[in-house]
Amino acid sequence: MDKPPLFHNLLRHQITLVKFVSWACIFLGLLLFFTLHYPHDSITPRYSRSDLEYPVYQSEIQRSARPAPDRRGGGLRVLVTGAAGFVGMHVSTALRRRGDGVVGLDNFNAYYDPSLKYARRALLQREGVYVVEGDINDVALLEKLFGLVQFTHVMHLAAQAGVRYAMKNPASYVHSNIAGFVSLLEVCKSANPQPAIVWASSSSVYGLNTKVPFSETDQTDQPSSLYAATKKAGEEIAHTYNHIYGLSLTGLRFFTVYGPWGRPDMAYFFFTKDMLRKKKINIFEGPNKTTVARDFTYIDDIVKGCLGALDTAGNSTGSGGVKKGPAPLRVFNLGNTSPVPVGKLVEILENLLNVQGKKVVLPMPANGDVLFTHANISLARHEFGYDPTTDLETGLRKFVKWYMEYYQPLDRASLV
Ligand SMILES: O=C(O)[C@H]1O[C@H](OP(=O)(O)OP(=O)(O)OC[C@H]2O[C@@H](n3ccc(=O)[nH]c3=O)[C@H](O)[C@@H]2O)[C@H](O)[C@@H](O)[C@H]1O
Repeated sequence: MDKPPLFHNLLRHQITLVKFVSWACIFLGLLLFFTLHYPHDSITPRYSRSDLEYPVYQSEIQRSARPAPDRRGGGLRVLVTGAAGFVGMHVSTALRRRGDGVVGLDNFNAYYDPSLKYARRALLQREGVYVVEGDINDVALLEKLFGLVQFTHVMHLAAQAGVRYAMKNPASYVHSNIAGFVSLLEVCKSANPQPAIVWASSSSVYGLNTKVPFSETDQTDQPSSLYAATKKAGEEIAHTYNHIYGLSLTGLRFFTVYGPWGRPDMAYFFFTKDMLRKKKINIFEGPNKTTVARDFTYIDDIVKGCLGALDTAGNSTGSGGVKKGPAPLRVFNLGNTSPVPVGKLVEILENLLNVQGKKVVLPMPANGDVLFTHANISLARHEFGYDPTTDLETGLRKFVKWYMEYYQPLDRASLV
């Protein structure tokens, strides 16, 4: 007997419903899979702490940390803190280019225009270096990174920089240069194996020292700014972690580093900007009209020094927070060995920019600045062949070229 048409209709509807439910289940299943495995906005990755939960970024970090297969001696696996900073970007690039594995970490804070930091990160991305967005005070994040990668070295460059800004925001120096350093060392000392650590100290630790050139054995107990005091504190903290936990620690006293992709808060940088805009620039002078001078050091020379320090760091001896024997504890000056008066710096910039600066000469205010810096670099030369070769005019020419390309493409033609 034939089934009635009503039955056929019901059957057809049931089949359609089953098909619909099946497809809906497949769709929801796929949606769930991608939500769990990929971040919400995978089109524009944020590289932030929460992203580290996703396998896709975990493998990106591990890939970034892997040395090139043909790297002689196996290569290093380096965590670079402050990787989107001036020195951090250059050091990360140099390490990657010679075949080492590099993972960057940076909090992209707004001390100066973060867009410059993001541009540096974009450059690093093109070099194959992954930069995680996060803070060195975030112990859970650091532990996560050390869980993903057995770092052989940490190049610790994340810091609150700038001498004069310390009077405006003292807490930021304690937060980054002291608390942040300690949180990093806590994670390093518990890591297994412990990495060797090379970190950025500063020429400013020489403070009111008058013996020149400055040698590592000179007195450094009279800092003239809170910035210098936090860097000096870092050196003492390094001593403690070396002593108790067997961490290999090397502090590098950088002398006024300058160059392409530099920091906009530094004098050579904002003098350039202000001179191009025909704004006044202040040139500080010392008591009795003495000149103020700096041992300006070009970034490429500093990078060579950083790589030399990493290569000769030796091993940490502890594991899992327990010291097994003595480990290296070192401090080196990385300067240029030829101080230049700030007035001369301005003169070079005037020539390169083809503009007459509106110079105002002022007695140096009580702002934490010192009158003079001059590095003795014989220790770094002896230990890892550090040999700065860039004079201020050559280095500033490279800086100005970069500045004009980065900020003012239309004005390039006016350069000498
Ligand atoms: O070696 C370091 O460890 C430090 O180097 C750098 O500090 P400094 O050597 O002070 O550089 P920077 O500010 O460029 O002033 C340069 C000169 O210009 C003078 N200066 C400054 C401002 C101004 O308006 N006029 C002026 O004459 C000023 O008096 C000074 O003589 C880093 O910023 C710091 O983070 C740290 O790394």
